[in-house]
Amino acid sequence: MIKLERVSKKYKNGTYALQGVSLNIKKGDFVFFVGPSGAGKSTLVKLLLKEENVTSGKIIVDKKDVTHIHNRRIPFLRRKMGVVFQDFRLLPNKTVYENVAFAMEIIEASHRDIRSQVPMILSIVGLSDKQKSYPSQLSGGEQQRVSIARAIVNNPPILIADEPTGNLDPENSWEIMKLLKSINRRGTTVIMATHDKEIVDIMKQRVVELKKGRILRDEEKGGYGYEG
Ligand SMILES: Nc1ncnc2c1ncn2[C@@H]1O[C@H](COP(=O)(O)OP(=O)(O)OP(=O)(O)O)[C@@H](O)[C@H]1O
Repeated sequence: MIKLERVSKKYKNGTYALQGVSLNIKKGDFVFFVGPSGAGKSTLVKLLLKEENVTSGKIIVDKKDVTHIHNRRIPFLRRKMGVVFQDFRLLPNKTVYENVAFAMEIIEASHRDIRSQVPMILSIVGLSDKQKSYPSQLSGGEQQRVSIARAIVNNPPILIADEPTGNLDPENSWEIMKLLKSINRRGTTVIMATHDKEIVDIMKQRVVELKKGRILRDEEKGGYGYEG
């Protein structure tokens, strides 16, 4: 599903955020990216989303080489990837329903599809009774569930979550993890960058540990593996 071949990323100021990273993520995998601050996790996520370009190496998504695709092709690549961030990034002036519907409007889905799909997804994330609420009226855990609903409403094969539990208490974090795992069980490939040791240790999924821009470890059913 996603293949990285000797990917390096050097930022304009000379920082090497990634060096020679090779990785193969198969359809249906659940992968944690872990590592200390500055290890390169967010950079890896940005390269996958084409928010940044590689300095060298190759990125293949869904059998297509996307390393040097043209800017106008990027929206099509992003349709394959739902994204969830630590800070939710919901539109404050739109209701829960409208936030999720907006993701479908962008890809020009029909009104009919929107009217059937949005309530269905909101029921999957357990927010059927909050459709008319605004983000400011929701708890952090609920806001994150809206952002997950938005990320999966167009059925992307890949879901990328960058520190999705970073702003949540343990109880809400576990609700989010249950949701991500259930989405993964339905066949979606899930990639999650995290600092949450307890979650990684308990979930026992594949763990890719980065340090100073290199892969230190890639372990099936791994644990967090380092302190800090
Ligand atoms: N836009 C940028 N310009 C220059 N250097 C950057 C930029 N973004 C990140 N870096 C540097 O690249 C390295 C990797 O950063 P990155 O944000 O990918 O790490 P991270 O593992 O996600 O860290 P954290 O856990 O703190 O989010 C760091 O040394 C960082 O300072």
